[in-house]
Amino acid sequence: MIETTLCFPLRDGGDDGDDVLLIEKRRGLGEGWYNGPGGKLESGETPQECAVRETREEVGLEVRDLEKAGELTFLLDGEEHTRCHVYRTRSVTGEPSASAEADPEWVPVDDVPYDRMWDDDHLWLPGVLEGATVVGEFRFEGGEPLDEAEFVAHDLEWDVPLGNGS
Ligand SMILES: Nc1[nH]c(=O)nc2c1ncn2[C@H]1C[C@H](O)[C@@H](COP(=O)(O)OP(=O)(O)OP(=O)(O)O)O1
Repeated sequence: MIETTLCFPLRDGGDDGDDVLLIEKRRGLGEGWYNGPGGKLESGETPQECAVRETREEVGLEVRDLEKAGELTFLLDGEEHTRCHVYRTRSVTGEPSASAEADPEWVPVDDVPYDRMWDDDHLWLPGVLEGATVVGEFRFEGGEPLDEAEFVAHDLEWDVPLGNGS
């Protein structure tokens, strides 16, 4: 089982509501799709430390005061494949810059390109961007890699109290 993180930095976008910092992933799992910055935990690291590090490495932003927004489990052919700790934050400093892994872009929350993301994202990300907390389980079938498997079922529970994963 792989333990991963996703971080969704938010900013006030004026009259159009909030913007969220998304990346177009340039390599690895989910290549070519939009997502938040994030990645696998390194040894000895807490999920929150991982989310801060991955956001710095992938897009050059410093994030603080992360709020735990989700705990997602992705199953592949009935086996737990990846667990993902989801964070959001409004404490963001710096200007986003591209890296080998990610092409960053501030996107209005109302214009998130769900048709260019993982098939499960439209089920949980809108709530996360509105401030809700979610625990979810998502079933994929068809063998490795996960991003070529078929998304077949899900189970979501909203407004579950989550620790902050620090
Ligand atoms: N179904 C899904 N929906 C989603 O929104 N994000 C998912 C997902 N399944 C995995 N992820 C995310 C979690 C994590 O941030 C990321 C995993 O990508 P990683 O960067 O860890 O993988 P890579 O294969 O790119 O690893 P590296 O080679 O270490 O960069 O994909």
